[in-house]
Amino acid sequence: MKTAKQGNQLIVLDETNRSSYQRIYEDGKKGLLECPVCSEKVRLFLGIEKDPYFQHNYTKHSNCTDPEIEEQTAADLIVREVNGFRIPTSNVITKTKNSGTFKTAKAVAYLPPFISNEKNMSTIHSPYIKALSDANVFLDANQAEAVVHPNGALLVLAGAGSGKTRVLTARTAYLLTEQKVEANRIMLVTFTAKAASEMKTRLLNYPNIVKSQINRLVTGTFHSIFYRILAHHFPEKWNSKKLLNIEWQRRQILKDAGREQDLDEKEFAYDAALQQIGYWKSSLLTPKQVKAETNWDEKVLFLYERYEQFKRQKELFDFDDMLTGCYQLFQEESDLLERYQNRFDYFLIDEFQDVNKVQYELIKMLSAVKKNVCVVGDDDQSIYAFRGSDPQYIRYFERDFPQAAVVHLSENYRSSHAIVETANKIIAANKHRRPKQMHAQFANNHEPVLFFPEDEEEEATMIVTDISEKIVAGADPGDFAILFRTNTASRAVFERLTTSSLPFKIDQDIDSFYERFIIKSMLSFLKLSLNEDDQNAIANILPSLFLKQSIITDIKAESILNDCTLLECIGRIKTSFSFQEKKLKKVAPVIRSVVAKPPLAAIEKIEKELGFQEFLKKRGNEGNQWDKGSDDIRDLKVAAKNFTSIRDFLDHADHMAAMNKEMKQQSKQRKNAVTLSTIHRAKGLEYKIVYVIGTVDGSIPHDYALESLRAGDSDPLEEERRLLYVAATRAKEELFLSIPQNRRGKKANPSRFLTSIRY
Ligand SMILES: Nc1ncnc2c1ncn2[C@@H]1O[C@H](COP(=O)(O)OP(=O)(O)OP(=O)(O)O)[C@@H](O)[C@H]1O
Repeated sequence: MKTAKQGNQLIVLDETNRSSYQRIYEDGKKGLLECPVCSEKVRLFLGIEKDPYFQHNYTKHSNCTDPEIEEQTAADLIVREVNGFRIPTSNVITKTKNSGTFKTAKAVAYLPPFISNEKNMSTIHSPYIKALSDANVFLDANQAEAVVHPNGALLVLAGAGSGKTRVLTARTAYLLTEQKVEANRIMLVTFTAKAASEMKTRLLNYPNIVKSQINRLVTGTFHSIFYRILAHHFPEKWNSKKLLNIEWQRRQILKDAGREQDLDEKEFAYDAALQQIGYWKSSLLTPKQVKAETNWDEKVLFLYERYEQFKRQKELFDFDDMLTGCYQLFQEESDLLERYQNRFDYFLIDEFQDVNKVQYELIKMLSAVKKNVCVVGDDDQSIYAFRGSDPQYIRYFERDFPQAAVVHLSENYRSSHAIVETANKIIAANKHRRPKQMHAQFANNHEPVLFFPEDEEEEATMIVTDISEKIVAGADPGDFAILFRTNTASRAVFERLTTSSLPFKIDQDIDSFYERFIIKSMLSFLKLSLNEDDQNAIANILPSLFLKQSIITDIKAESILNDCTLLECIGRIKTSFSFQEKKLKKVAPVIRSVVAKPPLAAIEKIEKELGFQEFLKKRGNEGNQWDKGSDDIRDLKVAAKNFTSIRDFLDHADHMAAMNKEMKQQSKQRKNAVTLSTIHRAKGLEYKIVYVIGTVDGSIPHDYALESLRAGDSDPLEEERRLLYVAATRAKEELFLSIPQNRRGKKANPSRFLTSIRY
């Protein structure tokens, strides 16, 4: 049904402005829409696999049908029925009255046919492989070859979903049970603690493995293993009480140092500075060895020196020191190094494409004598360059272990044929990679789907609607993952899930969008329009007015002496610059003038008249290439669009910030829930159904990669393509790529990575 009534107005969907769909959807949820035929409540269906239409809230009781929709579905949409869902095929032509208003979802087309190539399991006549298959752990010939590989270096190179983790687990079991290696002589390194614990759990299902063996395995992340070594030898120095692991404490050290350089406490991008310091440390660069190339580098280098000095004085250490400390120790004490070289017989390393310099050097040092080192990795999944990882280490491995056997795995056991082929096509465009072509083991009727929401808000609605529909049809919430490039991109989908009844979980490091520095600053202007004496809000707007925090005492004193509001006092501040004083005088009148405006108009006015853009530009120059303040404001405007009053919008922001905290708590316990995750965090994981949001230029690839490209560096762009590859290959059965038509209030272009597929 394409028409609905709102009061006396008739809404004809195909003749309605496309950007109003989300508002109509919200109105429907509020019960403001009616069926023009039977007057029952209706709401707008805004999903993926069907074009928008009005549906009766209580379809069971409604005898009302609309010939228009039936006619359209029958004649105009070329759809395929799969499991009760109608999926538009690639050549859908939608002949609505107002053609082009809604862009129908499309399936990826022209994929090669699926040809089953069942692997010959008997190529390796090993009783162990047979025993594994009796225990339901199947290995193909190449996997088996890696598992029973004799001593020496081994490089397992493989694409996504090819069973690398399975190989590593099976090889560990093989060493324990067949080669009778003592468990504590095996070092098994994983990328996350969770991966280590999962491997241990899986090992328990392998034949003849006992729990005590698993407990004695030296396993965990690089950090946990090497920290244990340090703590064992120098328990005083490496006592966990001395670990600097709280982010705000680390930031505070930098902020204290930054004062010496006159860096603004609130404004300078200290998070990015901490990341940069971590990058230098994992690249084994001491402050003396860093060559600062930019103004930003120079500032951060200064902070790095001070940060290290502070730790030395207070005898503290951070996570990076666990690795650099061990590296230094082994370099300085050759006896100790030798002991560890003899202490371990085998090294097994997962996710090798993401090792960084210090990790690589540590493994090289330790395995130098026995050379029994097995690494598994996929250069197409190297996504941690900002932490110093580099797929080049795979090449270095071949150089440093020239006798290494190389095993290639090219069967994908995770994803359907259509997903594997789509991912193959996407990644093939990278120039710096080892060519490989993955083969799927099964096909289904779900070609990856591209869908075209109007903007981020509608994107969130469409995804949540689609998930709800699939859950009603029998899917489990745990089957779904919604993946995004950066945390900020998850705002709308978080909000939509929060107001749905769907259980979902988020990463612990996803902070609320409304807690971001720039957002808080802009929202504080709005808060002051409602309460001119809001002290926190005054403190939050100071950086954007180029005022130091210390001025707050003067503002308060002025307010008491002259009996005026804190906001008014801003206009009385004396600085030595007349242009600045002139601007400060405008603050109160501008804020007062926005009180009755809708939040979007208020934000635009503040931005324009109080020089907010100037402030953002200055901030943009502070070297933080990932998060730009101006992008935050654009995101905020998208969020504000659906609110008519400042108070409602501020209440919404407070509510969402509180929900973020609560959801993080709940997420720790939640098992069967929709996963909301960055692509980075989803590495190594798999889900039946995956939605990738914001598959547009600027998001994936991220703006900073496009800027690098313009400056002549294509490496970041290749890493972004790998990110999309990782995201796509997390899906087992269904993959949805969202292409919002507008992003951050501007027209968006489909990700350039999609040019290699046809739809
Ligand atoms: N020989 C096999 N037969 C059947 N299923 C397999 C086989 N090998 C692996 N699998 C399954 O395929 C999926 C992917 O395996 P695994 O996670 O080990 O791959 P991976 O190469 O580590 O993946 P990625 O690098 O993409 O995270 C898992 O569900 C695993 O159980």
